[in-house]
Amino acid sequence: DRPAPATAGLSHDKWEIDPSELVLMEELGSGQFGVVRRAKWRGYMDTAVKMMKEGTMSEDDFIEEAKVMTKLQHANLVQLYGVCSKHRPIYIVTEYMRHGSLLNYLRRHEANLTCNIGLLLDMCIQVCKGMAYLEKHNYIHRDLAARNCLVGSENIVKVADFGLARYVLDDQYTSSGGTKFPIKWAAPEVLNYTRFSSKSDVWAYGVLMWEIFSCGKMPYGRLKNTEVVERVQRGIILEKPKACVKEIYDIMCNCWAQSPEERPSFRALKEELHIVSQGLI
Ligand SMILES: CCC(=O)Nc1cccc(Nc2nc(Nc3ccc(OCCOC)cc3)ncc2F)c1
Repeated sequence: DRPAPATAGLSHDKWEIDPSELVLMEELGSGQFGVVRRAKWRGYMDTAVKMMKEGTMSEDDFIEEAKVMTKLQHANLVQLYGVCSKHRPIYIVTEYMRHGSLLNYLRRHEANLTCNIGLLLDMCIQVCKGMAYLEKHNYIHRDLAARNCLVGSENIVKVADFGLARYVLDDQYTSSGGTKFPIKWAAPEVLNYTRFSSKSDVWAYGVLMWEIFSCGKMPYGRLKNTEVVERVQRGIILEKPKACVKEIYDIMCNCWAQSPEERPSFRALKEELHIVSQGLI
């Protein structure tokens, strides 16, 4: 089939996409970073274009990193096709996922998901495969959560926005004291020393598993960030979701070991989840 934009782009820098080849369509969402719209590339390829509001990201550093990110290719990663960096705002052009964020998908389909433990586990396994690929390439996500995963056709789930957190300028997002910092997905060493690693991604993955088996509930309910930090530091962990069997909850709990070394790698998690999924049949 036809090549993805990045490889087929006419410009010499293959991560640079010519904006004249994009036809912008409906808005998919917006946030502090700007607006995301669906776009057709060269009239046939569905893409998602994130139009970065000026001042929200350190753009030159990101454009440099985009060269690396376009090389990260896996069935469970939302593919970065390239960037349009010759104008402002810059565009980040990625693969389009037709069902939107995993968080909204879980909330919208709660009814027929709670009874389908096999499908929930399959979503966990797909995210784990994408994360095992990043781990193998020594690439840390830094903001893994259901809101940053996307759903395509046939319940395909992919990890999005890996590594992007490094380029956010709003320090309410980046510093663990900030009001927008994702405290509820942060490992103790991230809360205390902002020490990110693939093992802090594993902690966040445990919370993501909890989100999946809770069909999109907010972890720790309406507890304030300070109360969550206090609990996490005292080793109090999230309770078992109703729709979750003990074997699966045990795997989540392994992801919440206080010391990063005690947490399993994504590679090990993939094996454990596969064994549990075999046992379910
Ligand atoms: C962190 C905030 C952030 O990025 N937010 C954010 C918002 C919107 C879209 C994206 N990104 C992508 N979206 C899609 N598909 C998509 C499809 C439907 C949809 O339905 C919205 C209305 O539902 C009734 C939303 C998204 N494919 C690739 C993306 F990359 C990221």
